[in-house]
Amino acid sequence: MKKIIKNGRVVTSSDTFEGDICIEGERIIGIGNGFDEDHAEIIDAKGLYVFPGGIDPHTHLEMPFGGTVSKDDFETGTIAAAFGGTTTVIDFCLTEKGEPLQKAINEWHDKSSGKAFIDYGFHLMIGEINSTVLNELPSVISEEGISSFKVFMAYKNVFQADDATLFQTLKEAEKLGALVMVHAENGDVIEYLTEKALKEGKTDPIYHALTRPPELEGEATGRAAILTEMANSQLYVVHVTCQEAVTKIAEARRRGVDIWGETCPQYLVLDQSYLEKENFEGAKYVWSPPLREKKNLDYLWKALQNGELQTIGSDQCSFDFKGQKDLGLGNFTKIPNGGPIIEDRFSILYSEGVAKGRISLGQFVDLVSTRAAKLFGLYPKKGSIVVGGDADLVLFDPKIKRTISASTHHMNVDYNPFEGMEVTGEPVSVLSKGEFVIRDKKLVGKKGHGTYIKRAKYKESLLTATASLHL
Ligand SMILES: NC(=O)NCCC(=O)O
Ligand SMILES: [Zn+2]
Ligand SMILES: [Zn+2]
Repeated sequence: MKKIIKNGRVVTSSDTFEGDICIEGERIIGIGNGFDEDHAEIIDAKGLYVFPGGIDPHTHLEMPFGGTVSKDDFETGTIAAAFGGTTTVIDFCLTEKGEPLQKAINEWHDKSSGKAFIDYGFHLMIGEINSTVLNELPSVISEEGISSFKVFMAYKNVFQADDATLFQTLKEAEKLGALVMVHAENGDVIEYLTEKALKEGKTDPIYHALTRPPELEGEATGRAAILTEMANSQLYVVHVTCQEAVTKIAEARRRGVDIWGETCPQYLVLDQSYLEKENFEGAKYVWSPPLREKKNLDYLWKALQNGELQTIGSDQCSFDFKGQKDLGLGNFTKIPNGGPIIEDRFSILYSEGVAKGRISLGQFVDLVSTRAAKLFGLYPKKGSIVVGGDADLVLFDPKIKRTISASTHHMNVDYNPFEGMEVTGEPVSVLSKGEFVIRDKKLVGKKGHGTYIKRAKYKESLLTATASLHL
């Protein structure tokens, strides 16, 4: 049945207007007004914004990590994402050295197929480069539609790859049309600093931050930018946290390097002092790179305002405080790294960004949806409101005031890092491919409605601006 969303204030990254949206099946078939309402379901969006569905380019659902597995899987994680206004996630498929890439991809299909409530794709981790990997990469793009490769520069002896691997991955990505993503911290020096801290009896959560200083994020970011320049390739730096890293990205962009930067809500609203909370509560805020000193929060907001950072990922990687985070009681290096962010990404950016006058409505949509769609081969199918695009839409009430809490969130974990935070605005209904997933703040979607999305190559996904042209 046709649906018409009427009287809403439609907001895209470039336009804001009063208008109606006509939906047939999974697609938007009309934007404007005066649509024939016969045999149509009318949805009144009066007083609401109609946003494109959020796209979260950075999730770790049901991820084996730190001797345990992240608590939200493709069912609970995508339900929580939908409640929070996100209609597409791109999850990191972790590969194992010596194993075929396809083995990992199949494992990720097995853990997601038939479980998701919203659409999803995969990034592929590259831990080594050898003839086997090189032979597989073309079909990873052409058959699996995976157009982004992740290289970890940290987590020594776990995920970390060496610089030669990063450089070869960049060169292959340029040939194949893939975007390389990095976790940019100097993993070797971090390893040294963590071992030294433990020897000195420094075991509390705060030492997670003190052994991963911003200088080591800035150094790795700068190194990755230079390797990208040498390889004439393209780079996306995930979870940027500090001035040291932003300046390296901005300098490279000014040199014309095709480099993009992502930050996450936790780095915009929480600071390093949270890691000093009593009774091991600081463990709730242990993720990498770590929370930074307060001055970085304003610096990151300025980078979003001036275009030096272009996207917002959640870095969803949730662990219970009791039973998982407490694996690191007495030894901070055993605290599983990550937090439950997927549900609050969209609302925190609206509330702390738009409602507090830091960013415009258009910048907000670009940050939480459109830019990620363009960089990761989803645009214009997703990431905007266009005729022919998927009817992935968020009906958002900007007047609602609420308090974030684990007692009301939908993530499958026993705490929320933003507990008690007052936010303005809330998604009230969310559609994925023309079907309600959330309606009047109730889950009405179906398990398995979300399907795997094959993504276009980098730069083939329409209008991907080169770094030097668009801030
Ligand atoms: N961020 C974090 O601490 N955990 C998830 C894996 C990663 O992104 O480094
Ligand atoms: Zn990371
Ligand atoms: Zn991550």
